[in-house]
Amino acid sequence: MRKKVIAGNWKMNKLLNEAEGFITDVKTQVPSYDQVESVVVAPFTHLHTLVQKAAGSDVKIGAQNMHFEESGAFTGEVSPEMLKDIGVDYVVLGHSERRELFAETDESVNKKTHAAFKHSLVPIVCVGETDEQRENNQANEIVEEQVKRALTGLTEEQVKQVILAYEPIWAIGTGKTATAEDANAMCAHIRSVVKEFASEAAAESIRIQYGGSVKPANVEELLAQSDIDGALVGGASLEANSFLALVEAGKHE
Ligand SMILES: O=C(CO)COP(=O)(O)O
Repeated sequence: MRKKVIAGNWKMNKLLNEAEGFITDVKTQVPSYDQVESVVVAPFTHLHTLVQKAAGSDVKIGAQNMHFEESGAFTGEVSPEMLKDIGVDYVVLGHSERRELFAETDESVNKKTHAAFKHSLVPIVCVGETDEQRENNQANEIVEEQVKRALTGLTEEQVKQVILAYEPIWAIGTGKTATAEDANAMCAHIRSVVKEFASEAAAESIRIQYGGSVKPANVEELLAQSDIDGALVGGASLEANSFLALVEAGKHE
């Protein structure tokens, strides 16, 4: 059985003292890491402090982006090695906001995915279609292309460890969630793409999250679907109680 992974993507929110307070509130209450992976994906400026604050607990810390190069003349960028050096475990790559607002491409996402493995970071790779693409019946094809391009050149073992996050762009921050059936249909499609692209074993192991207006009220139905292995949550991950309700829903006995 695939272990569920619930990740709270804070985006550009919270000052450091608020972020520290959040970890204090959740760290003794999250279920054990064996039952569900709980990840807080925070802004760069908070990562070092949060890793220390969460040390010894079952909360893991992730970054929202990184560069693929190890070091050099890349003003304003943060390298994979820098993240690993301070104890970060996960990194979100190719979020639609970065694709749309900061020129992230399938090619850079692929390079970053390779770089994540080089530095033992778990990549959470985001894919998803726009409203218009869904209207035009292109959603499957668009997502398939994003998945294949992100995974290009990885070994089968690496593919198994990737976390893919299916986030339809029209559902992000809009309160419009995909129905559990539609979300599951796309996650199942992604799994079949991975099977064809890598192997059946990789498709069975890879975790596929759904993201887009997930909240405590709808998370259980989403997580009950056969091909949804977790959630990547924005707005509803900002409050400790709400985050705890989300991870509780991902717990297996
Ligand atoms: O983009 C998201 C998570 O990465 C989803 O955001 P919301 O949960 O606020 O819709």
